[in-house]
Amino acid sequence: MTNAVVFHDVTLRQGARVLVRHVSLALPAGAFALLRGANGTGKTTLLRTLMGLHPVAEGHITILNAPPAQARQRIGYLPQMRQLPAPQLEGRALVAAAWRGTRWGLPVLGRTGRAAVDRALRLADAEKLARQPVAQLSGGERQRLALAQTLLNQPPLLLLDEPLAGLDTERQVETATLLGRLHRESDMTILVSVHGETALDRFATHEIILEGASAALRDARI
Ligand SMILES: Nc1ncnc2c1ncn2[C@@H]1O[C@H](COP(=O)(O)OP(=O)(O)OP(=O)(O)O)[C@@H](O)[C@H]1O
Repeated sequence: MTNAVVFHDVTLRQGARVLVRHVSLALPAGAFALLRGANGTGKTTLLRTLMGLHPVAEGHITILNAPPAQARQRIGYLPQMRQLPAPQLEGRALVAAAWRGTRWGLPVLGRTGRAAVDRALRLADAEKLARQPVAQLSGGERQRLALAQTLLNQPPLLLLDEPLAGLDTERQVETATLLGRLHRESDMTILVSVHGETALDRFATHEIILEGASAALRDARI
């Protein structure tokens, strides 16, 4: 696979508003891309579209060589509103709850599942949070657990919706460094929505700029 995400003459609408008009672009597999745009330009809607949660009005999208709804199982998606459910759970149980698409209740994990949870907690730098009740964690700590959840099933593609929002500067740098390391040490394609300059900028290989119903992909290292 050479491209992780391909737009073929795509138009996206939200109600009567056109967010993106006749856009074609191809994001190479293995990229660390920033999705940039001011408030309300359609970053969240675009990420939801990639997950198959919002319809394409015209054209089509190929993601991991499949239509979005078929690729969804292979995508790690971190939505913007992250009020973690079940605050009484400990961090580890919360992460485990995402094991292989578990929908209801807590899965009983075998050795493979337990190793996967350990790995995800380690990658997200959340090992110290494993035994703490989620209700007692800060916003930044909860976010690390949410990131561990998205990493649990080793997805080839990560979609992160404004993961730096609401964090203080130090935590923003920590999160950006963590994501930069994840990208360097894996084959994952990572697409992260941001607005303005961020601590993520220095790790980006590509940028998708959303502006006035157009979306342009550019190489961020040039
Ligand atoms: N469910 C909805 N119904 C109608 N309009 C919506 C809905 N969700 C979003 N919109 C509108 O669609 C546009 C794009 O919203 P979206 O949340 O995708 O933008 P965004 O770039 O992620 O914004 P932000 O940076 O503020 O999170 C906005 O004008 C918004 O008001």
